Amino acid sequence: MNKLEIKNLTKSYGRKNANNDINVTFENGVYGLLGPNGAGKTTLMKQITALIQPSKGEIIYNGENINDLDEKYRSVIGYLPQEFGVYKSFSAKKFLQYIAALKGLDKKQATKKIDELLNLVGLYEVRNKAVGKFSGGMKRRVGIAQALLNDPKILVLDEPTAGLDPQERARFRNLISQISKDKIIILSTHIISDIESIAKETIMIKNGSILMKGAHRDILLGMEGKVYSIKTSNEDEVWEIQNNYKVVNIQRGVNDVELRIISDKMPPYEQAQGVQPKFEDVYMFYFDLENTREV
Ligand SMILES: Nc1ncnc2c1ncn2[C@@H]1O[C@H](COP(=O)(O)OP(=O)(O)OP(=O)(O)O)[C@@H](O)[C@H]1O
Repeated sequence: MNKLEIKNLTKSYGRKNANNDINVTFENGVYGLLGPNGAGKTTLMKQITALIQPSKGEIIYNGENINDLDEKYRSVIGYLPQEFGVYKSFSAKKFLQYIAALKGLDKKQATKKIDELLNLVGLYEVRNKAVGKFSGGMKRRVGIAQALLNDPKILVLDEPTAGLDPQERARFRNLISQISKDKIIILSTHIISDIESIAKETIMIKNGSILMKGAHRDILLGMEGKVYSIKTSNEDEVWEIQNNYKVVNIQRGVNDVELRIISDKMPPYEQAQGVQPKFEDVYMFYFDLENTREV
């Protein structure tokens, strides 16, 4: 069994709640934690990794409170923090040996595991090169490898794709899918495409609370009838639509402009037609347009 239950979790800093009455259950598979900056993703991840104590509520792992499990619980956690620092002069292999020692792993077992992980993250060939010379994507892969050293049952990755180019992001998604069979993987991001194809469930957080959670199919079903496309060659209309609707996307063609909008009812334009919702529309509906696109 591998089940993590978050019950009524709240973290207060003075009068501010960094998160507020969070309830969610995780089982094996990938979960995406989606929300804008300051939504409360890191706070939730630090509570899950037992780095900070909740002000209220509890976390139950396989039926037991994680505070009672203490070290036993920490030994099943793998964590890649948002600000992941590496010793630049260390080689990838030496860095992993160092972290393995900090985690108290047996040296012989660690040596075998490190080779295995270097292969898994595609860094075996460059294992003796200084990490300082690695690209952002390669450093993140070292970060994932260190989080996997203790064969965690719960892997928590805080914005693991920040700063990665699209190719590195795709590689990262493949890696996560590959290792997700026997683990709970919780991955935070504000970039939809990171989780669209790999997360079995997405949890959308805003202002410390869960706005919506569920499988993508179900979340998308909830958006049916709310997404429209309008084609027009009239610039005044483009202006009017932008002022009156949540516009997800604008595509300028040679002779006309196509706007993708969110609306509760059919917009009163001749060329308006309902379209299949995409995850980008969901984000737009629940949050704002900022931060939705890959950069
Ligand atoms: N130690 C702290 N003291 C006071 N306020 C805090 C503390 N940690 C977090 N907060 C506040 O709690 C809220 C949630 O922060 P959190 O870092 O969890 O958000 P986030 O979704 O991870 O954002 P980001 O993507 O920017 O990291 C923010 O308003 C933040 O300012």
